[in-house]
Amino acid sequence: MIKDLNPSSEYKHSKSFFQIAYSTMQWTKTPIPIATTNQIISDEVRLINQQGVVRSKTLKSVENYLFYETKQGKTKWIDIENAIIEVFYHSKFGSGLRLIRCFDVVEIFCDAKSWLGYLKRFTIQCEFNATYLTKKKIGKGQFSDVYKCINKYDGNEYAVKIYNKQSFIYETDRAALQKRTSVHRRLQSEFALKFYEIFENSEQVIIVLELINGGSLMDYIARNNCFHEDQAAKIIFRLVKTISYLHSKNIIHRDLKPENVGFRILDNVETLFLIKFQLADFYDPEINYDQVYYGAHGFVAPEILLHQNQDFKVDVFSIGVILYILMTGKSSFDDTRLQQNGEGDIDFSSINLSPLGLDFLTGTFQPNPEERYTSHQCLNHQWFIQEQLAKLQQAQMKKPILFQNQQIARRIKQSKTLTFSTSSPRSPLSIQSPRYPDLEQNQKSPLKLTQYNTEKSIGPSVHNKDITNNQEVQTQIHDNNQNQEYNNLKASIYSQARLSIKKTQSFVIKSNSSAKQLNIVKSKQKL
Ligand SMILES: Nc1ncnc2c1ncn2[C@@H]1O[C@H](COP(=O)(O)OP(=O)(O)OP(=O)(O)O)[C@@H](O)[C@H]1O
Repeated sequence: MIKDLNPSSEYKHSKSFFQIAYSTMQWTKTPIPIATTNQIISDEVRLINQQGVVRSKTLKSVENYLFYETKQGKTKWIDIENAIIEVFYHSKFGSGLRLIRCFDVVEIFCDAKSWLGYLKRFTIQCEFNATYLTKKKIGKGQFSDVYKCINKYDGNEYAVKIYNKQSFIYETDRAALQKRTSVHRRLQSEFALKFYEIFENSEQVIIVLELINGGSLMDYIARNNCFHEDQAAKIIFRLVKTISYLHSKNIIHRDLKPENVGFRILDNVETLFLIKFQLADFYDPEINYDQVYYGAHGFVAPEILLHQNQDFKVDVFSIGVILYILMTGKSSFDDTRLQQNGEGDIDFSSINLSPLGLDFLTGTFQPNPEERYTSHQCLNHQWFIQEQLAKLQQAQMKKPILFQNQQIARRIKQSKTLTFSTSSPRSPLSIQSPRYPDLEQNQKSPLKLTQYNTEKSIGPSVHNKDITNNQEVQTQIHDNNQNQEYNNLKASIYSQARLSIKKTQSFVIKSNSSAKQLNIVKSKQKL
């Protein structure tokens, strides 16, 4: 059903479905268009220049940018978003990654498996069948057929959306898919459906996503109909957190409604997350959005219907609509009151909320966006005092274990650059991160920085002898469930190290956005 391509032959001098126009991918010295202080991946690699000369470089990556410093101290970078990517092997230089965009090809000899694991979110691969087995159909979208699939290497289930290129008749539809992909691949958090990778062949575009197992908020509302105020506050608090996360990434959702919100675990409010980003966009204050008409009537903010300028606060209004539904079992602008949506005229008579709850609701429902709460104000609203206290208590309980040593805590806060670890991104920690086939057995790269031996030495199945052999253990956590994963890993390392270490050891637990260091001190008596 799904045809794979041979990228180096079939994609040379052509462009991916995700590229609207032909564009170049050449190393440039102009200022790099992204802050390079956070979330950097860094590794020693070899690059080939246009004359075919191989040079050693410290290659770094932030999101879709690869960059390195020249001998003159200048930064050279390329944008690899939507480039075709393939792993190849060179008899002299070992494993490498080839990036192809139109007429440009960039080859990098590196720890290909690790780099591919990081770059796959931003690039396009061609061999879906090598990694996944497609199972039963689970849905049909406007443009896509949705299947369950299994990753052959980690055995986990994923959802795969298959788009037939032919069904995109209008350029605007293709641009819309490109935009939402661009937004979604940048969201790496517990608050958003996980976006794993994209494949493309001559007929199809294939997007691998997290499988939604817990249904949608719409199903949840339908099952419960009406909610108590404390239940509603829990749901809304989590929703506010998801939207605050989006806004912190400079993204507006613009289509917040119960069917676009899901649960990782059925009915578990703590696992609520955003599952669709059809109308989401990067917010640009320079743009006047008054002609942009988006969203579902009955959920959108009045300024959208009135063709006035809009910003992040359109999402806050939609949170108000969802709260109204939770408390009354009906929309604030149902069929009989749809007209009132434009005026933001709410009927509060059937709402039964405490004064704080009512204050929150009226603050989100302000027709004038200037007077409406921001998502940040929502997050800090007194109505959520219970939820905020609960989080604070959890954090305090964890604190003594997390940071016994204040110096370590300071160092961890300062640490920003992430280097590739000896363990691959498909470490046992990233159980939801699809695995990749190992490179051919005989492809032993002389350039491989390290062996993958520490991958086994972390996680629940850690062996004592592995830990004693390593002064420093590093891994990567692909999603932003960092604290949870960090705690699990830390507990595992602690329990193993207590039995085995001979002297003080340092462990670095890394994620996409932070690195946390954990020192385990072997006391003279016992740990
Ligand atoms: N990640 C997923 N996990 C489980 N089921 C999914 C997932 N994504 C989609 N589905 C199923 O497929 C159906 C259609 O998908 P979706 O609603 O995203 O399509 P759409 O909004 O019309 O978008 P598209 O333009 O991508 O086709 C959904 O109603 C749902 O049943």
